[in-house]
Amino acid sequence: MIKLENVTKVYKGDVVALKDGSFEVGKGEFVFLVGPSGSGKSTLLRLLNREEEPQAGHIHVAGKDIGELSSWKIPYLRRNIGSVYQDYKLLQTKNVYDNVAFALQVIGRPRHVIKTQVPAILELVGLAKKQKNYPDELSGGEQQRVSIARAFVNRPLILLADEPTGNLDPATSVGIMRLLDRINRTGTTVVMATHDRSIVDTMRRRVIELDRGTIIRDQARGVYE
Ligand SMILES: Nc1ncnc2c1ncn2[C@@H]1O[C@H](COP(=O)(O)OP(=O)(O)OP(=O)(O)O)[C@@H](O)[C@H]1O
Repeated sequence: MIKLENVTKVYKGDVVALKDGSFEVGKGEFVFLVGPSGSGKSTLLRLLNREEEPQAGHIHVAGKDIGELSSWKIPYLRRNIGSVYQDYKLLQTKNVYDNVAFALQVIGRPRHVIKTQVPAILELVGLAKKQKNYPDELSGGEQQRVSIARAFVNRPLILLADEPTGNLDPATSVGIMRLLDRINRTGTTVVMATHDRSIVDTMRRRVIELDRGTIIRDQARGVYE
């Protein structure tokens, strides 16, 4: 589903955010990216949806070399990839329903599809009763559930999550992880950057560790360390 071959990303100022990185992630896998602040986790996630482009190497997503996509094809790549962030990135002027519906509207889904898929996904994330609420009327955990609903409503092949529990307390984080685990069990490949030791140690999934841009560990059923 994802394949990196000798990928190097250097930002201006000669900051090497990823150095000669290679790995493969199969369909339906769950992978944690760990490593200290600045080690390159977010950069790696941004390379996967072509928010960033590498200086060297190749990245394949869903069988395509994404470096070869012309710019008009990038939105089609991103339809295969849902993204979840630490700070939720919800539209404050839209209610829960409309935040999720918007993700389908922008890719041209017909109204009758939106009308069935949005309530179904809100049910899945446990927010059916808060459809009319605005983001500032929700707890952090609820806002993250909306953002996961928005990322998953189009049933992408891959879900990228950049510290999705970074702003949440431990109990709320467990609820978010249960949800991501459920989504993963539907066959969605999940790649999640995290600093949360207890989550990584509890879930025992594959762990890829970065240190100053270098992959220093790739462990099945790993721990945080
Ligand atoms: N847009 C950018 N321009 C220049 N340098 C950048 C940019 N984005 C990230 N960097 C640098 O690249 C390196 C890797 O950053 P990145 O955000 O990928 O790390 P991270 O592991 O996700 O960190 P954190 O855990 O703090 O989120 C850092 O040295 C950072 O300063």
